[in-house]
Amino acid sequence: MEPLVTLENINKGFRDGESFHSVLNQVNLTLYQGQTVALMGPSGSGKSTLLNIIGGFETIDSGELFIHIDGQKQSVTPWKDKQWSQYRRQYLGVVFQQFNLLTPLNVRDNIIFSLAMNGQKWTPWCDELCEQLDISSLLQRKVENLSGGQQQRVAIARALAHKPPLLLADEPTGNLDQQAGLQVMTLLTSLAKQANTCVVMVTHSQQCADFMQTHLHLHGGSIEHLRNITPLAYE
Ligand SMILES: Nc1ncnc2c1ncn2[C@@H]1O[C@H](COP(=O)(O)OP(=O)(O)OP(=O)(O)O)[C@@H](O)[C@H]1O
Repeated sequence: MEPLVTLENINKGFRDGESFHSVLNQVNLTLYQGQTVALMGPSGSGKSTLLNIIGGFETIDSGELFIHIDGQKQSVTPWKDKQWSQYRRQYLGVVFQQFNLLTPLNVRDNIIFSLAMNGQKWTPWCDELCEQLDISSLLQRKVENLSGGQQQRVAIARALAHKPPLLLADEPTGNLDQQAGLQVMTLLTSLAKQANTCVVMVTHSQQCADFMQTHLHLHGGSIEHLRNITPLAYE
């Protein structure tokens, strides 16, 4: 399995007035192509912070973050805005609890907009995505008129339309009822597998976590591997 992202001895904290609040303490982690990871832990343990660091949305205090590009392990330390935006465009899909869709646009244009950001056009994979997510009949509908479950399925289509190697999902089922949440998880994991996308998902739900091969628990600034089935062993 090819590595995608490596975190080595990452430390991160936040200043709060005079005091400093440490969140991540010497965190080491490698993410692999096609791996599915549930990131769990108590509220405030740093799950979103870790996700944001992997996405380059948050800086680190010390340690080193590496991205593996074409088999080369590259440190992001010298990266400027240009490299970061290139990485985000080509490498990343994101799905958040708040769907962050462009509400005045219709479903199709939301997906096209995201593809255009990545310099890509609509492909047969996009038709396949919409078909499997059961949103093909909604393509001309404005997203603001859709239900929560429908909007989350559009958000997944948008995030996977360019087949990113890495999908970051922060409580993607947090706004959905249990049935819609489980449906979204089933689709998300099935589609990620078809695209060989690594998924890192923050969740408080054990039921959602059970869809993922690897379970990580953040506690006291450290990561504990609760379940670690390698992608190959999972097949
Ligand atoms: N920009 C920021 N400035 C100051 N403190 C921050 C900032 N971002 C996060 N924190 C703090 O860092 C800690 C970890 O926050 P984070 O959002 O990563 O936790 P979490 O595990 O995702 O929590 P939850 O499960 O409640 O969403 C919290 O104490 C939070 O208050």
